[in-house]
Amino acid sequence: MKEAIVVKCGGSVLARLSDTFFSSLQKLKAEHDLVVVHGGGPEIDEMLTKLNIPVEKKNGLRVTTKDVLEVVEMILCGMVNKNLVARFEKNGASAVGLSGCDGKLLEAAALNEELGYVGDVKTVNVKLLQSLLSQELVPVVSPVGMDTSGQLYNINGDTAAGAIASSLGAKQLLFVTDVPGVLHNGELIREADEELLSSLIEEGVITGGMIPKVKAALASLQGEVEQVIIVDGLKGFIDENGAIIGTTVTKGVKAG
Ligand SMILES: Nc1ncnc2c1ncn2[C@@H]1O[C@H](COP(=O)(O)OP(=O)(O)O)[C@@H](O)[C@H]1O
Ligand SMILES: CC(=O)N[C@@H](CCC(=O)OP(=O)(O)O)C(=O)O
Repeated sequence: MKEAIVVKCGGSVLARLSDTFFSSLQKLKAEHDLVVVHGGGPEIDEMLTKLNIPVEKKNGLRVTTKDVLEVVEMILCGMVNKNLVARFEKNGASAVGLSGCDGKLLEAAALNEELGYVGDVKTVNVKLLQSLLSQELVPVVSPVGMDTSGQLYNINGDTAAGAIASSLGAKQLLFVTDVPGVLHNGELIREADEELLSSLIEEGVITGGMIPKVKAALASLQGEVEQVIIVDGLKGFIDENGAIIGTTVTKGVKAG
């Protein structure tokens, strides 16, 4: 087996992923086993609004009632997952779309009562992923998990990607979003560390959806993951020398 890389594609960019982005992924796939996890927050918001169901979030996490959970399931496991599988096929990679409920891929438990059916990942079925990877297939995972009683949970995509990367023993985790990485005064920060990122959150430079992403990045570096890179899905993210362009956080490496 090749070394695994987990790639999380954010909902902010899913509908706008460029062909050059997929070319960059194909370059990675030549040398690594790719596991893709997707979000779909904006797509869920849109459907909830159409259905007149209130959109409520606490610290970046969606308050998930029974009605909201049904919409999350429909959008993440259905539309978003299948559209992404189709984009992979169109770009020359065979992909298998599955949710965390399939084959106990993501065994989940409630995170806290306040958020309703929001889950945290307890275990990852690594063998299932490995069996797909051994057939040169790209697993495309929607972050909906299940507990042992069959109750479904809505899991934040960044959290699910971090848990999968840690369980698989992936050295690298990529967060694909709609900006080139962490920006400060419009400039891309190429190398960052925990101290820098924490102070940028405190100063209000890092806000909104970038906060859970940065936190998930730092949390995954506590485990086996050695490098997290935040990259742009609107463009290619590999330069002419084969280096990944974005904001890189490397375990044990001080920025600057
Ligand atoms: N300092 C920052 N640098 C870059 N993006 C930031 C920063 N602070 C906040 N953001 C916002 O974070 C967004 C990405 O988070 P989010 O929309 O949740 O992404 P995704 O859906 O891809 O997971 C960017 O579009 C940007 O508006
Ligand atoms: C618990 C929770 O908040 N789950 C997220 C799952 C989708 C997601 O993570 O989407 P992005 O990657 O596009 O943000 C949600 O319901 O929006």
